[in-house]
Amino acid sequence: QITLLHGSHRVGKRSDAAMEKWRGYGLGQFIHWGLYAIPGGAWNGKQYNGAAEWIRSWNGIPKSTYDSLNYSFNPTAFDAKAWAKTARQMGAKYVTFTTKHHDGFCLWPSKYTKYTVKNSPYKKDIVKAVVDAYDQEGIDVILYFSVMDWNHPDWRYDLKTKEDSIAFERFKKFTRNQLIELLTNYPTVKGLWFDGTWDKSWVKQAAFADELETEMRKLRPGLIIGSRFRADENGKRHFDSNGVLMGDYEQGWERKIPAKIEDVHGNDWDCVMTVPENQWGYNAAWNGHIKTGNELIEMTARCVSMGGNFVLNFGPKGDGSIRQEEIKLATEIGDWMKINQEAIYNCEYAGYEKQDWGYFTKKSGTDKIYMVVFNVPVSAALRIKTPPKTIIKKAYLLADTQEVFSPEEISGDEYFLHLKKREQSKPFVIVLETAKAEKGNGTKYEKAKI
Ligand SMILES: COc1ccc([C@H]2[C@H](O)[C@H](O)[C@H](C)N2C)cc1
Repeated sequence: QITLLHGSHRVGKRSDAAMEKWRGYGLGQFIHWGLYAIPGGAWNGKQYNGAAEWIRSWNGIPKSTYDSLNYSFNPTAFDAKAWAKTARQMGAKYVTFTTKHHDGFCLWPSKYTKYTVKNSPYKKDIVKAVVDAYDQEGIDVILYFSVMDWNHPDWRYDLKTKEDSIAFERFKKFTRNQLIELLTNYPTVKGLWFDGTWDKSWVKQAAFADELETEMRKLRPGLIIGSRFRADENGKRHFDSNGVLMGDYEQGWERKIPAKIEDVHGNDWDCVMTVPENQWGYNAAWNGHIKTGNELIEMTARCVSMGGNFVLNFGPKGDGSIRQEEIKLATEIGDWMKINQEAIYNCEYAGYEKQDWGYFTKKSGTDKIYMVVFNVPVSAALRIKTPPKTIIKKAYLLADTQEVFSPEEISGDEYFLHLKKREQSKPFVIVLETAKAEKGNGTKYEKAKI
């Protein structure tokens, strides 16, 4: 343990109500929208394969021409209420929305720069429209904010000269002003999702970022900020120099999911995921593998089974409409969630040994276990290895509670659930109502030995 002034200020999970609610979301929506949605991954008729929201940074793209896209931003099909309905239909409990991505274009009328939606044909406050629409649907809002800002003259990648430092001091004030502005304009938002914080210039600002995080938390008690906002005074990010998680949850799972429970180190975490391999902003040409509804349902169950949230990204088009492929996925996931949401919302790591057929989740604060089944074995027997002293009182299909199972005990704390032969086209959930055994270890097997 080394002494740190600007490391993590908390060990272990937050236990307040705001974080408990966040922990129980299970499924969220990410929305990447901005000027990059206008070119949609193409420029002068040439389609590029990189992440479309990074097009300004690619070779051959005239930066000043890109920067002038604010004068053509007029999303006539933008309808925040329709977006929120799609999210509700999918079963998302929260949305993370890009207020400003790396290109610096602000989707709210910030007082601190001209590079905002106010100076576009559209004019209106998009962040407000999204916050209000999602609030009305009962879906919590988290604001995505990129510290790195390619448009701002005082942004620096590193601080090499005195001039750099003078400019960056102005940039730090600008960043603080925008963050206080967002938290003031949109007081109902539950958190901030930071990005663009890996460059040396920002990593060197441990004290400033620490103070700013403290100021934001004071302004908005309960505010949720992940591990990506700030580095400690040794430049350590996500985990400080003592290996303690920075911020309220681990934000490192970008387009990847932990392989096993040990990899989450007992922390809260979210996984943010794209539908194609790597497109956050709208790209007209989706190439490579496009994830299916079943794949995304499995990722959701996998994240929840290890105590995390799964956040699926949508990249609306330049006109503000959501592409058909994403609507279709939201509908498919939503149809499944309507039947099985009990196994996802307010659930956590069950402490059961992972089995090949799928994932265990546990309803927080109860002994109710869910088996989210994806791969029925040829034996049609689902193996269950319970923690010691566990009694399985009842086992039944969530979608049809009349379909009851009697677990066959095969050894101490180990059972088979025998499924009737059935065709499985969608994952399904089996509920285990369990209890702690008073004496012994609660299995018939144990009694047999006595
Ligand atoms: C350098 O590699 C990066 C940097 C930033 C990203 C950004 C994406 O544009 C998107 O906003 C994602 C959430 N974020 C990590 C992705 C890859």
